[in-house]
Amino acid sequence: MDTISSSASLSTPRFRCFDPTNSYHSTTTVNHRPYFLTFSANSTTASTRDCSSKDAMKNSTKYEPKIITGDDGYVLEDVPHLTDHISDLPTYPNPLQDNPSYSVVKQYFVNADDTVVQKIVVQKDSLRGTHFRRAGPRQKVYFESDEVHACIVTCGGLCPGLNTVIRELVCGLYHMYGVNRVLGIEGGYRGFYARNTVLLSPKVVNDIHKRGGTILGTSRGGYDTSKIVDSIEDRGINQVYIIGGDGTQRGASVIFEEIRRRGLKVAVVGIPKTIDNDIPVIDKSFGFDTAVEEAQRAINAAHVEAESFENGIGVVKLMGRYSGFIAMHATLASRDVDCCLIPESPFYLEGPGGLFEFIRKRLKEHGHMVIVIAEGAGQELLSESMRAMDQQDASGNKLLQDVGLWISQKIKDNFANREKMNITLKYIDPTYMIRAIPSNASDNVYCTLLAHSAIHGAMAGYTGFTVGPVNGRHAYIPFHRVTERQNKVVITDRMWARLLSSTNQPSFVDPKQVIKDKDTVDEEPRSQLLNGENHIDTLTTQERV
Ligand SMILES: Nc1ncnc2c1ncn2[C@@H]1O[C@H](COP(=O)(O)OP(=O)(O)OP(=O)(O)O)[C@@H](O)[C@H]1O
Ligand SMILES: O=P(O)(O)OC[C@H]1O[C@](O)(CO)[C@@H](O)[C@@H]1O
Ligand SMILES: [Mg+2]
Repeated sequence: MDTISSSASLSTPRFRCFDPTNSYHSTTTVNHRPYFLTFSANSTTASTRDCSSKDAMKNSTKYEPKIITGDDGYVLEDVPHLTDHISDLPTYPNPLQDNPSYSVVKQYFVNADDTVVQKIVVQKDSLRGTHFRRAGPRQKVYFESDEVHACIVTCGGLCPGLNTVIRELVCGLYHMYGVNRVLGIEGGYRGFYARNTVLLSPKVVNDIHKRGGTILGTSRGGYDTSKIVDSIEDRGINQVYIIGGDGTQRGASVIFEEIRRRGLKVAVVGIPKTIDNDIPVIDKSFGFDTAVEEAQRAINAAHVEAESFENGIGVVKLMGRYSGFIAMHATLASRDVDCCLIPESPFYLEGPGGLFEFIRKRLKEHGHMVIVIAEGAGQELLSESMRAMDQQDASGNKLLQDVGLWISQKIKDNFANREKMNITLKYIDPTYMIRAIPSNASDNVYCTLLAHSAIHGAMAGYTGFTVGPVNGRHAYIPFHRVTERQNKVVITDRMWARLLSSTNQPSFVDPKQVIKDKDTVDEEPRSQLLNGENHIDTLTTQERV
């Protein structure tokens, strides 16, 4: 069977995606030869490459993205499947159909043709655009329940909800698919080869979602592809669930490549975790809402302190290495913030339109003010003044200077020392407090959906993907799409304008530069969470996994 059929009516789609897990395909891959539809950067024409031979795959070079095109500009950026590199894999009926809890579900399985569109705001003559494979259970699975040996690892910094994802992976595997061999890898990637493992059962993980952190521990650095894949192979692990941020997903992608090169029947699934919300394509990352909510406590405290003193200034530093989403959302939610500074919007202190001029004006008007600053903001100013060394953490991330301390000192130097004003400045640094807490109710639900989507994908034989909501629908996204760039606040977007209008702070941006930047934008920014139709509130009500 070919990957593309050409039936013409709309009810039977004109284009049918290749989904090896649904009934109208043969139950094994014996009768069809999987193809990659490959796509090169300077060509828009798909070409087929026969990949059914395991040996061919072993010798092949880097995995090429599976791009499948259809009518009217339809593009499916598909994810790899185990049958792409292993032929003759048997399939089994999905045990979910005999699960009493799911017996009320009208349609157990997602339609083979279901894909999720990346851009939902379109015009009459728009092309159909990029799609991702919809997440969810398939009729056929590629693993028998007692054959599955899964493992879970958490990497990178902490984030509210890590324990919930772990819990729901373990419970989901057990309750939906009857899987009872799940191994926890301790201490991040290096745990595969240098740390202990722990057996995870529904009983072990029963109430871990009420705790912050990760029961498995985490780390930065310590990534060694061959040692990790050797460990996976030696332990007979065949489903690998990797929870982590951009660095982790890059690592997961390399692990997938190596597993594919070795021709192993191992599904590699990434679950995106980042408190900074800097992973592209997905609507938002888990733990983000919880962090924004917790940040309110710090902002409230800063506000109470500031308004209780003459010329009181409260400074709150929030996380956000390269992306200011937490600061932006915490500011918008609070309404007590007078100025929000983020990495994406360079600012300056002195002179007309600068921060000091604004502080002076606000103190005169209101007698107090609150400043929220993301940790990555103004780093270029700090580097100049502090002659920063280019230090990195174990994962190669740039180590930042403490911008909160720096800006607090600069404000005191200018107003108290130079201008001899009577100011009282309180600096609050809740950075780790907002990420070390358990996830809130809505993040808990989100984490559950992520875990379930991940499990359904792995059971269906998909691999080499990250799972996440795209416009409110969970989808399987190829690794390269979430690692090729970082999601950032777009300061020419309406969301940042909303913030500027709510705080009335200067934009610090030269309008001429904005016009120039607008002309050079080549990719539409993804949803900025509260932006019009892409409103993220739709997630919990509309979501179907
Ligand atoms: N390009 C890469 N290739 C392989 N492994 C990587 C890569 N980048 C990072 N890693 C590994 O991924 C793990 C986590 O990376 P990192 O510390 O950057 O956190 P992260 O996943 O980006 O999460 P966050 O930044 O949200 O805390 C580390 O063990 C690191 O060695
Ligand atoms: O101190 P750590 O663990 O390196 O984490 C700090 C970093 O982790 C994050 O929370 C996520 O990348 C960043 O916001 C922050 O810079
Ligand atoms: Mg990162």
